[in-house]
Amino acid sequence: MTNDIAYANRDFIPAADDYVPGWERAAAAFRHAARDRGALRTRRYGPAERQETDLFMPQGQPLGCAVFVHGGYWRAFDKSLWSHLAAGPLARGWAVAMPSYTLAPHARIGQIGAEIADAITDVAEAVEGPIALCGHSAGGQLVARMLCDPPLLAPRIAARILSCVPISPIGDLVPLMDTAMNADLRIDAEEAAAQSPARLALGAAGIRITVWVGAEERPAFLDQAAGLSQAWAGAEAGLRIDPGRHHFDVMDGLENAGSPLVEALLGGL
Ligand SMILES: N[C@@H](CC(=O)c1ccccc1NC=O)C(=O)O
Repeated sequence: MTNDIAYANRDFIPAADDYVPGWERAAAAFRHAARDRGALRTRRYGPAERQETDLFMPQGQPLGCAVFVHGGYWRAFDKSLWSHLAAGPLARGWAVAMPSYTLAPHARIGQIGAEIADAITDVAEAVEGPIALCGHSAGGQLVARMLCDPPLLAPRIAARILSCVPISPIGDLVPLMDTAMNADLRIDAEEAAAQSPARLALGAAGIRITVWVGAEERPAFLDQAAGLSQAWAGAEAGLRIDPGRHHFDVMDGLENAGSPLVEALLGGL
């Protein structure tokens, strides 16, 4: 369909097929080490099979809770592929929550957003203090949607969100209506209007927002990132175009406590 190639990542990334096995290895090693030192708790936030969150705990009392929502066009992967990305915020003394969620076609994007809101509400009860949201690609749409009207989070939870970094987000769902994957996603005009962060008003004020994208990404992703930061210009949403990064390595900075990406998420908090 018209936009299939514009939103294909794998076909334009060198050695693209090496990334998933690499993530599997890194995530499993990190997760097992965290479990061995008693720093991993798995929490259930609802009755459906995938409604579970891995919560990685730092040494000592957490400064707050960072949440990472994974991507895969809302229809692939789960929390277990990304555990290593908790390393940066954890080393800075933050807890890190990584939820799984029901995938399309079993859930539509609006329902997945409601699941993420439930997951955030659950970890907000487990960890005191500020909340910092980040998510990659489809996960960028999901975390950005948490800031929009109509709200998905109760005011007492929303008030604790201090920062949000959508990484290579899909801010506007409309172009995805012209892709083959929409057979699974079932985005229609109504859902695109209700779930596209770039088409919604920001509900909360005072949240530090940085839209992050790799300079080597597909033009559609550079456009999506610029469009979201422009739509949210009133909130001074920053746009950071990370040199040399593409869709499969743009989030790697989360592994490093001192990276510009972790600084955008947690700096000063
Ligand atoms: N099959 C997709 C995969 C993809 O785009 C992707 C892979 C990992 C994490 C996020 C992704 N994209 C958006 O959610 C592609 O490579 O085009």
